Amino acid sequence: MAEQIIGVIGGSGLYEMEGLSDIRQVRVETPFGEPSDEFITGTLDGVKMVFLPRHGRGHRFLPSEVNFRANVYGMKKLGVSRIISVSAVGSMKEEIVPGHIVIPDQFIDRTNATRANTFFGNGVVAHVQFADPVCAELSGWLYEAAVEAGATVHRGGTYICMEGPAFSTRAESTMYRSFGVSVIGMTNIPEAKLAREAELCYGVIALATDYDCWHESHEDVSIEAVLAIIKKNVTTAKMIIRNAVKQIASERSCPCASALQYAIITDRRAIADEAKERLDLFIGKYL
Ligand SMILES: CSC[C@H]1O[C@H](OP(=O)(O)O)[C@H](O)[C@@H]1O
Ligand SMILES: Nc1ncnc2[nH]cnc12
Repeated sequence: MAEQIIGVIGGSGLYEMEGLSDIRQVRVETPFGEPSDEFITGTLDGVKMVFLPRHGRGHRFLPSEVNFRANVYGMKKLGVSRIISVSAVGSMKEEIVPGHIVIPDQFIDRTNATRANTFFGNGVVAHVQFADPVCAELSGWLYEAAVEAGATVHRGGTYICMEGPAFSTRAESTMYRSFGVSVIGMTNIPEAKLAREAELCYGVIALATDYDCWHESHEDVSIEAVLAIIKKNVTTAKMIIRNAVKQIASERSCPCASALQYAIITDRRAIADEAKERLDLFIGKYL
């Protein structure tokens, strides 16, 4: 039985993971360029972990600049099978109060296609299923872990992913609310798509930091307010990860592990050696 390794991608305000032992800093080379930073490997209560700050240490990359492909590729290369994303989000519903946790189960993509969100192309075509964009099993563990941590947590909900970096206009915010979404952020869509293509489970701990700009009796979102809420709640986020890691089964019985099995449409004989090499980590077992 292969030992499981859990990946954590830390978002705004979460640039390191405390409590790891046997820590190493690992630089990973990928065919898709440079990841956001060096990966931190270690163990948390006996479970192997890999941590990466999404925007780099020092928060150097815009959401549109993050090399999501290199980040997810690096996780896969280091043997990760499940990714926990920690993300700051704006609340789009009255009942999701800043400080609450949401475990989203759906996404709407409002990014504008400048971000590379597939490993495929350049000679290999694949279409993975994405109807259920997060791993239900992993999300269930995250929910239980958040309850155990004493957080107020909302199970399920739609995360709308905007391009940014400017926050939404009031008209956009009102329109998104009319879609019925729960939270808004700028990062999770490319990550979730790439994780699915890489056959990795993906689950999100979304930390509501503000009411965006739609709420009449709350201030419009600002970085100052976002960081103040994160600072107050980062310990909860870390506790949720710690609780979840204890529960996560080592074997995977979810469909994420075989997402590519029927997704590659390109005739195997038409795939060039260069493409086989570039995508070997993902498609090698299907060729
Ligand atoms: C710092 S507020 C906007 C910023 O925060 C969120 O990032 P992440 O998902 O990495 O926590 C949001 O998506 C924006 O990138
Ligand atoms: N209101 C908001 N819009 C987009 N991303 C966010 N991240 C945190 N709050 C946000």
